[in-house]
Amino acid sequence: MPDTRKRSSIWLQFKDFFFVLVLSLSQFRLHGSTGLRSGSQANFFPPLEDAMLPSGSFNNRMALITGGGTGLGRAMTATLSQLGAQCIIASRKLDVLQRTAEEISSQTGNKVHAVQCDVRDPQAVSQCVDQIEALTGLPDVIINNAAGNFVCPSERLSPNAWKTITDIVLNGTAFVTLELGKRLIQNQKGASFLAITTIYAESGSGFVVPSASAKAGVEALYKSLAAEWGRYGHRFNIIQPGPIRTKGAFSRLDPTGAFEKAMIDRIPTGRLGTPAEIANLAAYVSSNYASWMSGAVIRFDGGEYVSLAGEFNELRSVTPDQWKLLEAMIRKTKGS
Ligand SMILES: CC/C=C\C/C=C\C/C=C\C/C=C\C=C\C(=O)SCCNC(=O)CCNC(=O)[C@H](O)C(C)(C)COP(=O)(O)OP(=O)(O)OC[C@H]1O[C@@H](n2cnc3c(N)ncnc32)[C@H](O)[C@@H]1OP(=O)(O)O
Ligand SMILES: NC(=O)C1=CN([C@@H]2O[C@H](COP(=O)(O)OP(=O)(O)OC[C@H]3O[C@@H](n4cnc5c(N)ncnc54)[C@H](OP(=O)(O)O)[C@@H]3O)[C@@H](O)[C@H]2O)C=CC1
Repeated sequence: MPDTRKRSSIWLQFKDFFFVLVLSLSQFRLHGSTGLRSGSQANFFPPLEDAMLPSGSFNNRMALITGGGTGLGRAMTATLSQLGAQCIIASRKLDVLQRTAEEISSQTGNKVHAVQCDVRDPQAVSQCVDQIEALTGLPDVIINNAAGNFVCPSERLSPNAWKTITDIVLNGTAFVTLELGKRLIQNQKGASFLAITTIYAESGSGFVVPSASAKAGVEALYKSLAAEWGRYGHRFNIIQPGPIRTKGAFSRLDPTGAFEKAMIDRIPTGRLGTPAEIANLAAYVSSNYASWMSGAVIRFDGGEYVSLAGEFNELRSVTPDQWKLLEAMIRKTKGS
């Protein structure tokens, strides 16, 4: 490599390193000043990792989990499988799916099938459902969990970046739901549909605008179908998770790790969620214990959403001594 290029490449690496350092230091400064040390309250809210429902709750039931090879989808598959379900996991990477399927099957003794499918392609979805019908018959439980996302200022998004995320999240969920829904209706078979969205589907969020728009669309789709397809025996529910560490999410949304502490600080329960916790909730919502639940939007975020929303919540950092002063000032005020 010529000297000038070598020097500019070293300079670029140094600039990257410096950027990460500044981000980390600014987080340190931000949190050094808060009254309550972040995370200490997490001791009150220990995550339970065991399957919550009685064993056998999903015996003789078939469950399809899109994006079931990794992260939260994998955890949901493990829990449903442990509870007796025969699972089918579907996404693009067959090798990842097969590895997960084998690992979970060998732990639970229940078969997990791996089916390759890009949910953006309606023909591929139709062929995937053909394959599922041949393997297990139509599923009783459908979890639309597959997603794509990355942080990016909106002015930097290309049309294809927008299309990629909205195709996976909104169109993918619609293609899977409509293909299965139509076949279930034809076969007069009931089912539970669950969509995994996110807390900012409700509020919107800068820097993840395609994801926010598509997840909001998914919520509209599921609430609408809850009203329309109850007559066919179909339930539709939504879980909005807050932050739960997975490689897929965190590597694309907080690639330097600089924002994690700020995120934990604003969560009233003082910690991230765990994959096993959301798997228990998803299992409950998809089970017959929740057969009266339809059209529900369940926020599962340790309190992060309300913490971000409340105008005065920053007052958590005011110390008891500072409160004495503030109270005295307020009490001294007479009239308006
Ligand atoms: C303050 C916040 C702090 C911390 C946050 C930390 C934790 C999380 C907290 C909450 C999470 C809340 C919600 C989470 C929602 C999620 O969905 S997380 C799940 C994330 N998982 C995935 O994304 C897995 C699948 N993803 C992928 O496969 C890829 O990332 C993909 C880009 C989505 C799709 O891959 P594909 O190969 O199909 O696409 P490409 O050809 O690579 O790209 C298509 C076009 O997009 C453009 N692109 C790609 N990456 C970027 C980027 N980083 N920035 C800008 N543009 C990008 C790419 O260039 C293509 O466009 P073109 O060049 O015009 O053709
Ligand atoms: N982790 C978190 O903090 C949060 C996650 N969520 C949601 O939870 C769900 C799971 O995310 P998480 O486990 O964290 O992340 P992952 O990246 O691990 O999961 C995303 C899954 O989607 C699959 N997928 C992506 N594109 C496609 C496609 N075109 N066709 C089929 N499958 C596809 C991926 O498999 P493959 O690459 O093989 O296709 C992967 O298994 C998502 O809906 C996400 O939006 C919501 C809020 C917070």
